[in-house]
Amino acid sequence: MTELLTVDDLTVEFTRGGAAVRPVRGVSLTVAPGEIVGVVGETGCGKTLTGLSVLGLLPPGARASGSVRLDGREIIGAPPSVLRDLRGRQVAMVFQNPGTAFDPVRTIGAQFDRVIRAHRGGSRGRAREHAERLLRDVELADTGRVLRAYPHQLSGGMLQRAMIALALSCDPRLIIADEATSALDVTVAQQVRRLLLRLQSERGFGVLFVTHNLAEAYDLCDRVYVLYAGQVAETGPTAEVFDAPAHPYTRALLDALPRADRAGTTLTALPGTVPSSVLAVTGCVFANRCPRAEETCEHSPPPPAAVTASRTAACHFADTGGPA
Ligand SMILES: Nc1ncnc2c1ncn2[C@@H]1O[C@H](COP(=O)(O)OP(=O)(O)OP(=O)(O)O)[C@@H](O)[C@H]1O
Repeated sequence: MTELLTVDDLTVEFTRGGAAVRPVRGVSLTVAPGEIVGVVGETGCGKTLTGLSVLGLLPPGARASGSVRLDGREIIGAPPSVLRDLRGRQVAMVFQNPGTAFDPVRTIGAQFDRVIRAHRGGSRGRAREHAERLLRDVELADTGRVLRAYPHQLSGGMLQRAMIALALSCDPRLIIADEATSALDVTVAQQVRRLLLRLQSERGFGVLFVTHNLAEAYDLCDRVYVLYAGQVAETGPTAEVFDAPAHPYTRALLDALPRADRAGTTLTALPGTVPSSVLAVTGCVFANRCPRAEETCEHSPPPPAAVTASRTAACHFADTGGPA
């Protein structure tokens, strides 16, 4: 299959206190047209930086290496004019906090007008009609009121719907949703997830869905990449990975989740923390927290290895059977 997005050996490096830190280290992933792909893991594991790399929007001081190709076009090292063209036309982002993603001193209508006319041209009237259509498509009823409102005058759920509408305004082939529902209460979050699923199946865009919420990834994603300390610990079809995790880190994340079939049992917390300088670790970066670690894990980093035809895990002792 021709991939929509191909990330190959992506590394993101900063210099902190005179030393190099690499929050993303050799991440490879793909998203096919129309596929919803999850990037999951604990806070600080490099999920957001991976998403921002796809938009060419890394923070100042970040150096990216490897390759990020969107529809065959390389993003790393691309000139700003190419990146501007790709953003909006090919790829758009839905952020965690729509309250800060929108400009607080301009109406929603003015922000739609600017984005739509910058990318599609045309008159103010045409842009307004297009904005109203998009707002109806994300199930916002009183479109006139929404367009006249300033961001602080809308609820979090309405703002996130408006953000999704804005992301769709230029018909992107890929949407990067970064913790898109994390700031919403559970019922509104579920409505936004259902909305995303409907829009995705109607319009056929691919989604890179960044979340720390495993239940959400299970609900939405065709495939997942589980990140640990900036590396892919495990990847595969979501149901297979979550039903029978091959990597001890994935298993530990799932054991920490409340489940109806384990009511009354104590949740298992993952002991320890991510090593402060993973660059100093010579073996597996998860070894210091891993219940299955043996001596070899201290010395030799496990490369990603096939667990099944569609799954890989970076573990010397990857589990190849048994439910979670
Ligand atoms: N601008 C920056 N300068 C230096 N280091 C940074 C910068 N941005 C991120 N980092 C480092 O990269 C790590 C990974 O950041 P990233 O935002 O990708 O994590 P994440 O997995 O998305 O976590 P979260 O869920 O908390 O957003 C951070 O813990 C931080 O150490």
